[in-house]
Amino acid sequence: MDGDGSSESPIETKKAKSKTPRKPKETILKQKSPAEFFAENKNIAGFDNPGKSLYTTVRELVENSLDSAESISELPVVEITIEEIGKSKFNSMIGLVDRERVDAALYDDYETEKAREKRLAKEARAQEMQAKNAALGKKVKDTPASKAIKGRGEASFYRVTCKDNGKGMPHDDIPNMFGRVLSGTKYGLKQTRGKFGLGAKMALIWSKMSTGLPIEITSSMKNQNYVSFCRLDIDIHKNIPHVHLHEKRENKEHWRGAEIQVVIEGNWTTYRSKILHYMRQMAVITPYAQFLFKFVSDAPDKNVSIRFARRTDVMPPIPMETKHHPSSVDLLLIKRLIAETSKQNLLQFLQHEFVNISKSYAERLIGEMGPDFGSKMTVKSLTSQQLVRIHQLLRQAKFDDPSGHCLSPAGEYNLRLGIIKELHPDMVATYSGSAQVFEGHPFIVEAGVSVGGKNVKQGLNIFRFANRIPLLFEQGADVVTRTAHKRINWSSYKINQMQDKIGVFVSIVSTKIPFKGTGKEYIGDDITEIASAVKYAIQQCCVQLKSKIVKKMHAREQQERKRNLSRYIPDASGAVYNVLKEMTQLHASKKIRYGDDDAELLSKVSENLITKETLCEKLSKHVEQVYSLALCVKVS
Ligand SMILES: Nc1ncnc2c1ncn2[C@@H]1O[C@H](COP(=O)(O)OP(=O)(O)OP(=O)(O)O)[C@@H](O)[C@H]1O
Repeated sequence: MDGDGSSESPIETKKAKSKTPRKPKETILKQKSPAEFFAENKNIAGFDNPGKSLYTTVRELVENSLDSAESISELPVVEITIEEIGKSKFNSMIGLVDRERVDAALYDDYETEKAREKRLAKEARAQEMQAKNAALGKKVKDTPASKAIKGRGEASFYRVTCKDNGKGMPHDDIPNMFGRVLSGTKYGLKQTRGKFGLGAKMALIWSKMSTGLPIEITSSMKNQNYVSFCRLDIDIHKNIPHVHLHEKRENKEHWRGAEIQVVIEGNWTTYRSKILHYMRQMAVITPYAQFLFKFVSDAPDKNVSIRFARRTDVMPPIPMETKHHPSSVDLLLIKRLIAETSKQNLLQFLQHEFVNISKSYAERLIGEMGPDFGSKMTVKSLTSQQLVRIHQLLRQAKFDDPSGHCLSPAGEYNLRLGIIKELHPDMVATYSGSAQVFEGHPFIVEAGVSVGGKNVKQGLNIFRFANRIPLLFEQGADVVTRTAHKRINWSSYKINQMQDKIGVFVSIVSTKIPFKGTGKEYIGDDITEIASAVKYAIQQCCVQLKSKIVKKMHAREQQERKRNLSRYIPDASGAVYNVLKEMTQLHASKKIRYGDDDAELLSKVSENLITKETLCEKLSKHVEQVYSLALCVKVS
């Protein structure tokens, strides 16, 4: 115990020490380049881990190729190859000499002799249990992969190459297109797969982070007698391209297109099925393209080569660039449009820089803005307050909806073809909605619902597409998944949600896809216009399917009935035979009358000139009648 309470306990000493004010660190203002930001937050662009990075790299390159070919109305031909690079090969590529492990205990996957024995004993027990269960006919679960070999393990490297027949790139633009984050040619108000000017650069940033190797671009444009070759990486801090080699080479074969090659760390084993799903779904939504997908490994049994053949030459129309809808603009955008416009006065500006504002409507809007505004006022001289007033009015005023002419949906024909080609369903129905609008952005929803098919699981199989990109991740919160699971009463369309193999395909196209997150993986459920359009499109498919299903059920019932009746015929005909005999007697006694043809048959029956068997054979063509007759006989 403390005597006078004045002595310092060790704890107090510590506390007192910790209370001594530390010299505050000087606050230093720093800036980050966009490349640095995305390198540090690569998960938001879909580069979460090596496996997902391999998937996203493939996706970004394929989508760039499709955008490029479609922009010149060329039927796309895209070849994508993933080549596995073993550790030794990778080391020799970067000039590193292979080294054997010397201090084994230094490694993350090191296991002591005791731990190894324990693990093996546990595995043996699990195997024994499995064998017992199998012998008893019980369901056998796979034994989980051994946990002993944890650790990060060896990295796997892959060379990803994507070649297309698109429009190629201007020689001088290549370094900036691939070496400057947030630069691209798809920023206009237009339906494109790419939007952010990020995808290809992220693949390069990931290659720089994981292998240190540069990206290689080969490209040639129409009528160019040379091929551009560029090898570059990116200066992350400055967000500028670092060019290793940029030259023009001979183009003897008059080739046109682009080939991008990048070496990255990846994980084929865990993302194989995702990548193949992506390719398959891309083939569904793009049946006018031809894809050749290859995975090449040192172990030939792991090799994959799949050709997704072109099934139609009908390509959706090229999406058109459009102007902004007045209800969709914000203050910043108005300022940007004013800075960029070539129009002098407010009237011309409103009339020409937006869709759905005619001259007379622009005049009415200006009148409504107040006495400070006039048609002839110079648009570039508007004050900040005046801009706010314009913005307020544009948000509140009524405008016609934007038309969907600028959009390029896959088309019902293509969607149906894609579904049939890839899934081979028993039944399919498709629907293409008309253009609608959310927050001033036009959008079109198309849907397909299939029942049955190859490689389709029981229950709901959801296939989502946005601007003709398959969406494979973060399915749960997506508007399509939620609608299909919660807002469609499948049984009312005679579809069994649990047992039938149902394919639900929904494709949404828009000048602005309201993705949640930058990963472009799912569309939120919160935009009512989109949610109800999705529900309506699926319902329309279901209505079509219901009538097909009812017809099919009816035909099946009929067939079943006939099959049962045919079994009944021999008995029934015996009864009929007796009736017929009775009828002849009734006829003879003039109690009933029948026609001459019948008379002939009946007289044969009564004279025993026709046997029961022959009658039975004749009657099998009229099973329905025999059945009803036989029923009458039984009843009477
Ligand atoms: N295969 C290709 N053929 C022609 N141009 C290409 C090709 N790949 C990339 N480009 C050009 O490089 C630019 C940058 O591509 P990047 O993938 O970085 O961004 P993006 O496609 O514009 O947008 P996002 O990040 O949303 O995919 C593209 O806008 C395009 O102009």
